[in-house]
Amino acid sequence: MRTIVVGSRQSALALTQTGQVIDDLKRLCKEHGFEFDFEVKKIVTKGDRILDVTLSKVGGKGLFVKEIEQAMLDGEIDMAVHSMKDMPSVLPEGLVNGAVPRRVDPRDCLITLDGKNIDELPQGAKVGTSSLRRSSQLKAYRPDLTLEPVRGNIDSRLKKLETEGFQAILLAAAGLHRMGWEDRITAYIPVETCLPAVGQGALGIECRGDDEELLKLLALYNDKESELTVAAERKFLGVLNGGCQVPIGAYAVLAKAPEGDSPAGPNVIQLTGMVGSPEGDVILKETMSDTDPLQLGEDVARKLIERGAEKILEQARE
Ligand SMILES: NCc1[nH]cc(CCC(=O)O)c1CC(=O)O
Repeated sequence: MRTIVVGSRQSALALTQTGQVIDDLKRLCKEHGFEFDFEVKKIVTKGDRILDVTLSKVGGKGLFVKEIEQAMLDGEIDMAVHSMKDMPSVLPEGLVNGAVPRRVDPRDCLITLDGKNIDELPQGAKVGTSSLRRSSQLKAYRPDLTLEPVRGNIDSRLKKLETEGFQAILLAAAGLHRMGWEDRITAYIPVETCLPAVGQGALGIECRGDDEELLKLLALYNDKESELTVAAERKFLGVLNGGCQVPIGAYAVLAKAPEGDSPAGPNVIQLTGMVGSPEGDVILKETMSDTDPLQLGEDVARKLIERGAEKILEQARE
């Protein structure tokens, strides 16, 4: 019996989703006769140690993943569960994404103490989010709102809603669902109003590229639809090459086959991409469809660049 050591950050969300993935994998092992046992090893990443400073200013999203990846390359751990939206677009040599499990709700949501949704918030209400993508789109929708940063893990952000005088905060629905805290959600924000972060709601399972037994199990856990749609979104982000300083959102779905059509045909993916200005006065959006996720991600990005996204991206790079 081989023990798969699963590295995890020690945040409540990381440990919870790692535990949920292990439960799913144990079930798959039983069904398909794999002889694996699983063990969690907690790892404190640089991103966790400096959560209170502006992450984007000190090196970005890779901070949460780097030390976990090194432990995997060193053989200290065998596998790690990441939120896709925190996963860098290029993995280090020797590591692969072995599975994208079925994606959960990709939307952002609003959490208020008094049950008010976005349209009911009072004029000028103070709303907490540290995501430029969320604040840009929320300002475009309700220019009167005051968007202010709120940092930390989702548990500490929920606390700050009460202690720091916010009328509302914005969070990804997925994290709250995974924590079993969906009763805190006041309203879901439609993707038409706030396009999610690339990969939001999806997980990725990273392991060594030569770990063939584990990769066989992970292949059974992969969800093709989630893999294809997230691949299109990530290609879009990769072509725009935007760090977390730029409001960028994307959401892809499989387009439904027309009634009576053979389900065996190629999957048509529909991708909407967005680049906005931080103040929300410019929101560029484009929707296209293709059977090839990488071509589609590239086409939507190029189209937005053609329409002026480059100017926004350049301003952010200054
Ligand atoms: N940026 C932090 C982060 N990374 C992943 C999630 C949970 C949502 C997901 O898995 O996509 C969150 C919290 C949030 O944005 O509210």
